[in-house]
Formats: sequence, C-alpha cells, structure tokens
Amino acid sequence: MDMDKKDKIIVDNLNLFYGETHALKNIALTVPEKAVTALIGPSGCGKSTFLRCLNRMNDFIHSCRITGKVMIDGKDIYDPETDPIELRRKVGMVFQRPNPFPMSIYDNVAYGPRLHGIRNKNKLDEIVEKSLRGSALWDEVKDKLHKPATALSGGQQQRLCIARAIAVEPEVILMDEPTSALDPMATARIEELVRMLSSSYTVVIVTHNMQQAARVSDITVFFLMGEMIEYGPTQQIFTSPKDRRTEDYITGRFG
Ligand SMILES: Nc1ncnc2c1ncn2[C@@H]1O[C@H](COP(=O)(O)OP(=O)(O)OP(=O)(O)O)[C@@H](O)[C@H]1O
Repeated sequence: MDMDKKDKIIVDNLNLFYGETHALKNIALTVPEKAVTALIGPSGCGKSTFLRCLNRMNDFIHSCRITGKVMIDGKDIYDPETDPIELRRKVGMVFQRPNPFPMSIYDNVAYGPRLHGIRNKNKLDEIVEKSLRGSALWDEVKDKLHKPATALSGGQQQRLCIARAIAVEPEVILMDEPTSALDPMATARIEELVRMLSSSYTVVIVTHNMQQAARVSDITVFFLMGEMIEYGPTQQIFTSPKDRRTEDYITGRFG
C-alpha cells in the first residue's frame, strides 16, 4: 500500500482501567487514513477495549477510566469540547453479531440520517440506495426495501449494518469481529467489502482470525495482555515480526 497516507488517528500514552484492572497500558500508535488496520491478539488482550476507545463507547461503562490521548484529525476526542454524538457519527461502528433494528430494511438505513434531521423523502431514498450499494447489498434487497430487516440472512444483516453505518457519512468505521457469527461464504463477502470500503473510509477491525487479518488489512497491530507489542505493515508483521511474542502468536504457539 501507499505508505505516504496521512495519519487519521494518533493514540498516545493511552491507559484504560476498569476499576482496578489495568486493561490498556501506555498504548501509542497511529492509524493511517483510507486503509484497513487490523487488531489481533489472544482473547482478553484488550482489542475490543481499544476499539471502543476510538469512538468513546467506553463512556457507557461506569467503572472505566481513561488517561492519555486519542487524536482524530488532530483533535483530542476526550477533550471536554468534543461532542460524543458528533464523534460517533464521524466514527461509526459495526458489531460482532448483526444487530438490525426491528423495522424495515429501508428504515434501518434511514434511521441515522433521520436522527440527524434529514426528512426529505427523495434525499432519504438517495441515501438509502447509495448506502446499500456501498455495502454491496442493493441488488439483493432493492425489491424488498419495506420488508423487515430481520428476514435477511445473517450475512445480509451484517451488510445492512454496514449500510446503516455508512448512511451518516462517517470517516472512520470500527468493526468488532464482524464475521464471527457468519459462515465462510458470508465471511468472504464481508472481507471483500472491507477491502472496498478502505478506498473511502479509514477502517479499524478486530479479528480473532489471523488469516483474515492477513487478507484484509494494510496494517496489523498485535496486542498482548493490555500492551501493544508491535504494529506495522501487515506483510511485515506476518513474515518478519520484530518481537518474539508476535512471532509466537502468529505461528500459533499460543492464543
Ligand atoms: N466492561 C468491562 N468491565 C470490566 N472489565 C472488562 C470489561 N470489558 C473488558 N474487561 C476486561 O478487560 C480486558 C480486555 O478485554 P477485551 O474484551 O478488550 O479483550 P479482547 O482482546 O477484545 O478479547 P476477546 O478477543 O475475547 O473479545 C479483559 O481482562 C476483560 O476481562
């Protein structure tokens, strides 16, 4: 990939505590724009916790305390001036299990834009079509937009959730193991979509699956017990990791 990409996210000296548990320790890294950054590491190492730091989803966890900096486009997202609602529009999220709202396909995608004040029907139609095309779902659903979203297959539901995320024109998309509930075919489609999305969005994806990280990402970050051990171009991390612990993990010696 083009390594001259600008840094979209800069994390510096980030520490996170759940009560007494020190879940993230002195994390420092940068995330390039319009590329896919994969977070890998054994269960419990802090991947999801770190992902949630990037759009302040941890604000909802009572025991959680954060120090250090997360800068997006040069602005500290933990600054009291930052509006978390606006932040989460700019930094969207897709979860492990597809979680469409119990409403029609159309209304799922129009939900965010409506919340942000868009009422015009033509405008909403346009956003819905563009978002569903953007998530590679349009052709499958264009004739049943007003049917319940819950009638779609798991893989289609996950692509709908991606359409819902992109409908509010985010700049960053966070994905927390988006294929863990899907079969291999549906997984392959999402992986293809993730690659496609990276031409327009900055994508950060948590995955348990190292082959997936190798297939979809430009940059790989390896976490272990709350520490960021190593990060770099995916090719380099998988062929010549600098740290012994990274090597042990990617060669399957633990985790
Ligand atoms: N809401 C919470 N309250 C207290 N501790 C938490 C909370 N969420 C996570 N933790 C703890 O923080 C650590 C990191 O968890 P996290 O879920 O971020 O890891 P992970 O790498 O994403 O794991 P997995 O791959 O299993 O999802 C773990 O020790 C976990 O028990």
